[in-house]
Amino acid sequence: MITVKNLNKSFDGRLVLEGINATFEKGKTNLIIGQSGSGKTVLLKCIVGLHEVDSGEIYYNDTRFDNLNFRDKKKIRQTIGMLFQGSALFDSATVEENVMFPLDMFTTMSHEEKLDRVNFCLNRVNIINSNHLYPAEISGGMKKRVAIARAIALNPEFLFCDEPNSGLDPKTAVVIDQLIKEITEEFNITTIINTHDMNSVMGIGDKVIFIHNGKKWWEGSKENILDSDNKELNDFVFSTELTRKIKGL
Ligand SMILES: Nc1ncnc2c1ncn2[C@@H]1O[C@H](COP(=O)(O)OP(=O)(O)OP(=O)(O)O)[C@@H](O)[C@H]1O
Repeated sequence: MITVKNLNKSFDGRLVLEGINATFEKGKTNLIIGQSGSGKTVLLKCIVGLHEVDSGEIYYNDTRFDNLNFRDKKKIRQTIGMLFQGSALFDSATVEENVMFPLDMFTTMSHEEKLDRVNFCLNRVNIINSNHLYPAEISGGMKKRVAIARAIALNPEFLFCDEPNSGLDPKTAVVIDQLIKEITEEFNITTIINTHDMNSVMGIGDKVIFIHNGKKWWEGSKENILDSDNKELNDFVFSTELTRKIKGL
């Protein structure tokens, strides 16, 4: 579980996150949603420690994270898997080498042990017989799967995904969402997903946090969204003709 208490963050005197209180639950897909510029990425970066916060507290389980020194933050970071926008695979490395990278960096496992782990992770995301292919030789959906395999290589307790569906067709996007949800439940991971994608919200939104102008404006589950009368949330979520029909607007 990750807990954020009364978090404030500004840049050059301009407050971009104000008084954020939120809990991200273990074994669940926790979604951060909001308009472009609302503060989702800054929030995620504060949680990972890529931005210093002005004030407030961030806890990984019971450990306060924001005031740890560099070395202790690094220890927590080793329990985090990251899935970046656009997969961020190393183009000059094979699928196998990409997934092995965090094991090379952070473990003292033997080559055979690392290979076993790589194959386990690749199998889990249904990538078979592709170890020696390069990213340029596989589809966008496969790249995402490889990136997920790499993100779970170190058996993370926490998984952060920034726009995991960007650049994917809607059908592939659903498959990737479901894979993230399955992995989250299977390995009991605290997963935080930053997304614009309303299909994701309605598909895997176990817990949804809506950020509006740097403030937490609403929280609930995907089911609660259908019943919510929060105007800004409804304007954001039900902004297309199709979604307005689903809501009955
Ligand atoms: N390093 C920075 N320096 C100054 N301002 C920043 C910095 N990073 C973000 N901001 C500002 O903080 C605000 C929130 O940005 P953020 O990237 O979190 O939005 P977002 O909700 O993730 O948007 P998008 O969905 O488009 O990625 C914006 O006004 C942005 O310009």
